[in-house]
Parts: sequence; structure tokens; C-alpha cells
Amino acid sequence: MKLHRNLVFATIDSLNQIFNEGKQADKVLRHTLRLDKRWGSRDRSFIAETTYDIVRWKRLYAEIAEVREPFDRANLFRLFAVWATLSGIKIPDWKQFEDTPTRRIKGRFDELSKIRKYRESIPDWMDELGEKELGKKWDKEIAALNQLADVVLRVNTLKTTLENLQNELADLNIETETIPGYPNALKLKERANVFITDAFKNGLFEVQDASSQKVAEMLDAKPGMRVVDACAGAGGKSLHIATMMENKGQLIAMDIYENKLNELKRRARRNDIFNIETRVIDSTKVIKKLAEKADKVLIDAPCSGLGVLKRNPDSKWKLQPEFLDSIRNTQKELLDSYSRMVKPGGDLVYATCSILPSENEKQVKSFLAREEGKDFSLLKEEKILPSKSGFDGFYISLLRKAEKVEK
Ligand SMILES: C[S@@+](CC[C@H](N)C(=O)[O-])C[C@H]1O[C@@H](n2cnc3c(N)ncnc32)[C@H](O)[C@@H]1O
Repeated sequence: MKLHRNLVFATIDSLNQIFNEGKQADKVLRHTLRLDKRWGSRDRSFIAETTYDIVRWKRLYAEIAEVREPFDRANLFRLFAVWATLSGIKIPDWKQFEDTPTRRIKGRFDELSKIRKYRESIPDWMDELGEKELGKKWDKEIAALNQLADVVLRVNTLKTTLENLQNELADLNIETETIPGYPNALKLKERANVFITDAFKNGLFEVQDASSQKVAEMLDAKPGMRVVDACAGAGGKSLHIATMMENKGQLIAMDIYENKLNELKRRARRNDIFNIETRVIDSTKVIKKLAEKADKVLIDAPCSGLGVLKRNPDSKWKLQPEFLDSIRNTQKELLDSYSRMVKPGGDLVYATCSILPSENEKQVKSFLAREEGKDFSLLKEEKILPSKSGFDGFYISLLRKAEKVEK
């Protein structure tokens, strides 16, 4: 592969914004990829994939290159040279790459690969936490979380069928395959920008990881029910739930951020979904008003996001251990407070995109032992491990509230 100067420079500029200006990788790339109209899809893939690779392997590459943060431009080129050398790409004779020690890079790689926190390129605290919570399993999970995520679509069954969508995409040379056990999912055989297709613009599918598609399935909302999606965000799960409800009944989508709910409404319109009502949680009244009124409540809780590192490798560097303590506290509060919306005999689904027991089964266990959870019992739980599923790491549990006994 020949390296092109403008693509390498665009990659270096993106890295500078992510590492030195604290910007989010996906936002930076969205902006960078719009900068030059002459770039074709291969050029864009090069910039995006290389940037993500260097973000993912930042600690390992920095250790190999013997550079420390904050990275100046020369250091960013050194990280790039490590990436290129380890990818088997010939380093060009540009002045930025003068004296690149190719042999030393390979030697340092072999040496550092013996130590997990370098091999998997993660902060010390994350490595310690993973081992403490998952023991021997951590090795496999963190390795799986460093693999590139597949692109998975969820078919909008209100507007098309899996077969029709598969054919429509195939006509555009976007080949997909079904995934056994995931009835509405299609996996792209090769990465492609599906967002520019008419099928996407017409709401025939959403991009949603296979594990995430299991959440609405566990909730199993039926047409005509009243359902609350209490942490709906931009509505990834809400859209799926509303689709399963066939637009019949009421889905109340809540979040503390109005802008996320506005995005949800936009997506709902594209999907031809009409039974979602949004509510901003700006006081406890919003929850109280719905006390014991919902057939089903989903708490897709804010979490560490450790299960989705494949997709967001920069969160390895943005996450802080103190955030984890506070988020566990939030999860506990949400379970205690939002579970009150479930009517007797109704269901509560608690889910996270984390693989840490302290955010998952331990939260549920202590909820069931508290006064607030005394009427609930655990019916099912699924711990989706990235090493086994090949998709994101998730935790999903189904709790049922007891019927009221007449006295
Ligand atoms: C895991 S994300 C939800 C993702 C969303 N359900 C989806 O499928 O796209 C967690 C959401 O919880 C929201 N959140 C944080 N604190 C909250 C609170 N106290 N009450 C309700 N939502 C909250 C966040 O804004 C975020 O959108």
C-alpha cells in the first residue's frame, strides 16, 4: 500500500483533535471526512480506520515509540509510523518519517505484547478493574473488545422485510448476511456507508448492534400496551420497541436530555413510527405521575460502556474510575425510582452495555434485596460477552412485579 500525503495529514489532524483537544472520535471524523470532496470511499475508509486504529492502540504505540502525552505533531507522526510498520506498510521517505527505527518497533512490539495492559492497550486502572471483576475471563473479553465492530442493521419490519431489504442493498453492491438467533438483523459482509442509501433515508433500517437488538426482545412489548423507555436517549431501543408494538399502544420515551429526545423524534418520523411520546425528566413528578401505570418499563441505564469499546475505542482514554463509582450510584437510584412505574404484574427490564458484574447482576441482586425491589422477582438474565457473541457486551435482565393480593 502506498501512503498518500493528504490522507496521512488528515489522519494526523484528526488524532490531534482527539488526543489533544479532547474531542470525540466519531465527531472529529465526521468533520474531517467532509473536508475534501475529491476523496473516494477508499480514501475515507483509510482516514477513518487508521485514526480509529491509532486511538485503539494509543498506549501500546506510545510505549513502542517512547513518546508521552500531550503528543506534539512530531510525536503523532511517530505513532503513525508505528501503526504503518506493524501493518506492514512501507514508510515513505518524507521528512516526518526520517530515521524511523523499523526493526526496533517490531522488537518493542514483541516485548510489550507479553504484558496485558500494553498488549491490549488499556489504562492500568481499567486492567486492574477488569481482572478484579471478571477474573480469568478478562483476558478474552478485553481482547475481543479490541476487535473492529461489525456493522449490523435492524430491519424496520413496519416498512419492509428482511429479504426485501437484503435485495435492495444487494442492488447497490452492499452484501449482507443474516445472523442466526437475531431475527431482524443483517450484518454487512464488508464495511460500507449505509447512511447515504435511499433505504436508510426511507427508514427501512437502523444501524443497531446485534446485542442491542436483544434488549427490546427481552422486554417483549405487545401492541396496545403502555410502555416506558426510561433512559431512551436518541431512541435506539425505543424505535425497536415501537416497531414490535406495531405502532399500537403508547410508548413513553424519557431522558434527562431534551436534545437526545428531539433526535429520537426525528428518527421515529423516518421510521413511520407514531406511538412514541417523549418526556424530559426535569423533576420527580414525571415519574410519580406514572406510578404503577406501565405494563413494561425499560431501564437502559447509563453505564461505563465497557461492553462497547469496539465501537468507541476512545472511551478507554476518556473513562475515569471516579465516573464508574458515580454511575453505579445512578444505576441504583434509577432502579429504585423508575421501577415504581411498573404496574402490579408488569415487567421491568434492566440493561447496560457493560460487562462488569458491579453494574449488572450485582445491581439487580441488591435491588431485589432492598425495600424498593421487594415486589419484584428475577425471571431471566442474559450476560452477552463479546468473546462469545462476537458483538457488543451487554447485560439484560427481566424482572416481574408481583400482582396485588386482595385482602
Ligand atoms: C445507555 S444510554 C441509552 C441509550 C438508548 N436507550 C438507545 O438505545 O439509544 C443511557 C441514557 O440514559 C440517560 N440518562 C442519564 N441519566 C439519566 C436519568 N437520571 N434518568 C433518565 N435518563 C438518564 C442518558 O442521557 C442516556 O441517553
